[in-house]
Amino acid sequence: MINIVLFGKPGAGKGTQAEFLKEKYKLTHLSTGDIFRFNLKNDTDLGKKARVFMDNGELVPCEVTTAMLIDEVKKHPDTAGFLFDGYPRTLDQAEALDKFLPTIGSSVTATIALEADDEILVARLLERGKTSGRPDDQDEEKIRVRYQEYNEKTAPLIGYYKEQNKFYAVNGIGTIEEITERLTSVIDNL
Ligand SMILES: Nc1ncnc2c1ncn2[C@@H]1O[C@H](COP(=O)(O)OP(=O)(O)O)[C@@H](O)[C@H]1O
Repeated sequence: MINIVLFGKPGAGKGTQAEFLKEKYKLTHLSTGDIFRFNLKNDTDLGKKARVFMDNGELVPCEVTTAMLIDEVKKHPDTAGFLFDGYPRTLDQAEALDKFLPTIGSSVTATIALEADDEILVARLLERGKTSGRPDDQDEEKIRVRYQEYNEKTAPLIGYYKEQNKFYAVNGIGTIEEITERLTSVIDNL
């Protein structure tokens, strides 16, 4: 089983690249953002728990997110592997994943970060907000909160995975195809 964590700031292109990678490597794509948005739209109990955090650009509490993720992983016992997109986003979550995966005989294979400058990313998000309908992409203040959350809570994961020799960085600026190429060359050499 191969488990890839796609890592990057909001707007870095994780979702776009995940679409290609999941096809190429036959991976199950788990995007916590997408799962939350689905639950919000359908007004489920999970959606109700996540809404205020998401609307403000804050992270949803770890217990809620991790329970949800584990449920999703368990739905795919026969998969060739997972492409985690948007999880883990805190040290607690990374530790939770490192505890859980061995219970299904697995582990994180690699974490690959898509890197880009903040100004480019904020511009991308505002552009996406015009068509995506995502409220968290339409308001610079919320975008700012998401970057603050990233810097405080998610950036420390870089050191966490580097210590395990599982961290790879890829330049996230270029055409979609160029970036896919960079990602696949990392994965093919794992
Ligand atoms: N692993 C997570 N932990 C906590 N909250 C999360 C997680 N993944 C997604 N969320 C919530 O969903 C929102 C949108 O997620 P996502 O679409 O991945 O965002 P972005 O485009 O900012 O990377 C986040 O701002 C957060 O509120």
